[in-house]
Amino acid sequence: MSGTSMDGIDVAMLSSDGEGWIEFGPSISCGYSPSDRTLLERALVDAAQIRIRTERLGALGDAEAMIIQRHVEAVGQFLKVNNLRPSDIDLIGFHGQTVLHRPDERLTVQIGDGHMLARELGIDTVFDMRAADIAAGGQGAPLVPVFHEALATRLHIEGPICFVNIGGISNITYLREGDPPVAFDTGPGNALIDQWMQTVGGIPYDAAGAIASEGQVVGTVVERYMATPYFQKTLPKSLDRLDFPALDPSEADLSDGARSLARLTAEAIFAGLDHLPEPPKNWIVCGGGRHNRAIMSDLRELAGEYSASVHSAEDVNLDGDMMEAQAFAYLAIRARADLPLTFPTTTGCPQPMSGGVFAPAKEAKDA
Ligand SMILES: Nc1ncnc2c1ncn2[C@@H]1O[C@H](COP(=O)(O)OP(=O)(O)OP(=O)(O)O)[C@@H](O)[C@H]1O
Ligand SMILES: CC(=O)N[C@H]1[C@@H]2OC[C@@H](O2)[C@@H](O)[C@@H]1O[C@H](C)C(=O)O
Repeated sequence: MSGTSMDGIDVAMLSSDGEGWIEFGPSISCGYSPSDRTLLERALVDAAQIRIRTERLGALGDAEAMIIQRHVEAVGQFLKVNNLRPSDIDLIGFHGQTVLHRPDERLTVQIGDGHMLARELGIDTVFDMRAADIAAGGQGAPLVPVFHEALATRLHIEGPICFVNIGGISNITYLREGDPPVAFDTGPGNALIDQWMQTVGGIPYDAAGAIASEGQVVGTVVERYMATPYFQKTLPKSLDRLDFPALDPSEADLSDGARSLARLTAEAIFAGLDHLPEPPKNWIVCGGGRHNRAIMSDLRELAGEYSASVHSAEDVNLDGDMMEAQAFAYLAIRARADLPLTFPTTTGCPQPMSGGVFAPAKEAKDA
């Protein structure tokens, strides 16, 4: 899994029947180099011109080759450190790098050819897991909810439960017993904060939210972002990485800007309550944003208004950094079993749908 933040690739192993039985294995993270990131940034600019999802304009061809090469290296490294052979792995779930997501135009593009990955590694692979959903009129995102639902059954905490993933963008999965999962992208996660830290602070991100913790919330900044029509939009809904404009450096100093954007992330998550049948009792936070103490303290303050509790994934024995990578392994297993990946209440697809493209290692080798 390489998410939207372009920090690198997470590799996680799990064993599962694609339903309630899940056993976690080891995991590793492999960072992209600065030149990989530069290439990806160029590819993201060129991706804005894509009209047909197979088009690979400008830097996209080189970026796609780089993505496969880095995933081959990441899996190779994972096998090596865990003393495993390719034949020990039944299946890879490969997300690819999202370079464009425009569900209203039925267009979502994840670069990375799964057939090539299967061939290079000699391991069966499932990839392109958003395509079938979006072709059927769904949002193509979020896909992780079915995994959150399986995890919730192991937790034994009072529902309704809400999983929050704070990556580049934030998304939630709401789980109430007896109901299908409700899920959507809530708004900005870390992407605006990272952009702010890079342009104004010259550092990649606000480690632990230390800079934000020195600042004050600029109310007008948060209010302006919260007036964006996306928050009123009914479900289903999902976001592209740059759907929210960067904060202008004239509007705040470094720490106030970081503080305001952390507040925005938390308020945007709670604005999601308008789309839920009742407030959750317990929130479980995963993704890099849970390391930002300004975001976490704002979430706790907002949850307190509903007498709800906020837990970091680790508080409930889950791995908040690896959950997405684990989810794509789980989704790949479900895809092979023809089980649904998406639901009308998660992506707005017309009926529960399976998905993914199967790339068999052997056929790919013979090709
Ligand atoms: N120690 C930390 N302190 C503060 N923020 C952190 C820390 N570690 C990671 N982050 C934030 O989390 C981001 C990465 O989060 P994550 O890996 O969940 O995103 P992603 O998986 O790439 O994105 P997405 O979930 O949107 O696909 C970093 O860019 C940074 O903003
Ligand atoms: C199109 C796309 O890649 N969307 C990502 C992105 O990152 C977070 C959020 O936006 C979520 O909708 C999705 O990823 C997670 C893994 C998902 O599909 O559940």
